[in-house]
Amino acid sequence: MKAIQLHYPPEWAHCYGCGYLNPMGLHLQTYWNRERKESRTAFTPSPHHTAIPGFVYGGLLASLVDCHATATAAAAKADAEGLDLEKTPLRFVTASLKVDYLKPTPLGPELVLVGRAREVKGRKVVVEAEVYAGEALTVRGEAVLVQITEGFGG
Ligand SMILES: CCCCCCCCCC(=O)SCCNC(=O)CCNC(=O)[C@H](O)C(C)(C)COP(=O)(O)OP(=O)(O)OC[C@H]1O[C@@H](n2cnc3c(N)ncnc32)[C@H](O)[C@@H]1OP(=O)(O)O
Repeated sequence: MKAIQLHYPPEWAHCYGCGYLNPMGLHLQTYWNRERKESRTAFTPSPHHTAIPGFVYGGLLASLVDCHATATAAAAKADAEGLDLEKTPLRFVTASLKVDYLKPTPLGPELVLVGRAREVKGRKVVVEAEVYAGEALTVRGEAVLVQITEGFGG
């Protein structure tokens, strides 16, 4: 299965969190499960992602939620409308991002993010995401993603 971010054409692939063309980026790769209507990604923070020794920096966790939500929005919208992202890449940007840090996230283990679309309406998708360190749910996020059809920031 191909990661959702790998469907982005090159001009959209420079994002710090998930762009495959950003050499300094996190290169997050999100996968969509059509049966479960759920997205997943995994990321293992490095020692320089420290907040307090032994624990992951919250800004990194927000970045993971952000880019996982963006890709989840594209997949959920494509799924809802029967589109093939290979032929019709969809471009979503973050309008709003809320992150709840439920407990400290240990630095070391691989983190798994799970995403679901709570609402797909017009150009807007609302995504809920959870971050797990092993069995522990440490972060819950919610993002509003808006599809842009032309240039960004114009
Ligand atoms: C680029 C593709 C490759 C992947 C890149 C991954 C990116 C990773 C995530 C990012 O870091 S993106 C960078 C950070 N985000 C930005 O800089 C976005 C800056 N904001 C904008 O450009 C505009 O505000 C935006 C495109 C998000 C919305 O402006 P529009 O004029 O297109 O939206 P509009 O006002 O028509 O609203 C569309 C819907 O979104 C809703 N909406 C807009 N802004 C909202 C907001 N802030 N909070 C909640 N909902 C919001 C709005 O209510 C409405 O919902 P309804 O249809 O239900 O009425």
